[in-house]
Amino acid sequence: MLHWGYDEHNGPSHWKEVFPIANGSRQSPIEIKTQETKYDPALRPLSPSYDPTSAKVILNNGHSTSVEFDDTENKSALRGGPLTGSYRLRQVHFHWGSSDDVGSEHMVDGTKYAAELHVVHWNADRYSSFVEAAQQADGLAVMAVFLKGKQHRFTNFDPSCLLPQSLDYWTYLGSLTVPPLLESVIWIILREPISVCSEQLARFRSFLCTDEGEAACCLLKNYRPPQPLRGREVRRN
Ligand SMILES: Cc1cc(=S)c(O)co1
Ligand SMILES: [Zn+2]
Repeated sequence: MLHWGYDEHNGPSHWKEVFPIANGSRQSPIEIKTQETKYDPALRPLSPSYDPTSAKVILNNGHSTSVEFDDTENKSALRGGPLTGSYRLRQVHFHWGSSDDVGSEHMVDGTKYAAELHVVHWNADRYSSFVEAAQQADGLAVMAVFLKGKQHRFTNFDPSCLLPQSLDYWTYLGSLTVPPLLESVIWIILREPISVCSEQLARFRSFLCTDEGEAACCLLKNYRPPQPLRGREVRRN
């Protein structure tokens, strides 16, 4: 495949041709079967603390739309939850589908949400860069938030924070859901979704996955299907 994407010729079923770890033992996303999750009293509450001045740019990298943050100092980080130490905020991006009934990467009891927000952090206590951390088993922490399609208006939404009311979560060890699919992610999936309307989801689908000058083609979907659990445990707080 030329360059990985989400089309028939270069989508998730082809990624193993260039990234053999696609068939690894801690791949993401997964389907969460809530009845099989195990309560772990040792899990602490999540403690995100983000400084809005660390936001730098918003861009379309052809695979998603993402907001990149200045991670040269510890201004925005995630602590607590299943994590040891603090994980520094690197970027925020979304995964979505070609219609409102699909789009999330993780599934819960057979349900796909309309889209999924990923807040990506790296272990700056132990490693000196995101790229180095991304090669380590405890290098990254990605907080995932489900976006559910909503027909009617939604109220008291505080645009400055994209997190739901409850920070209750599931957690498991996995990987990036895009090539290079590195198995370096501690996944923290908030159990409560946030809401978006159909127009916002349609806006995602209008992003292009082609460069200027190329024939315009929309990034209609950018989610990887669930991968084998391979005996991994999914814990909840
Ligand atoms: C670093 C990174 C993580 C994920 S999950 C993604 O989709 C893209 O980049
Ligand atoms: Zn992602």
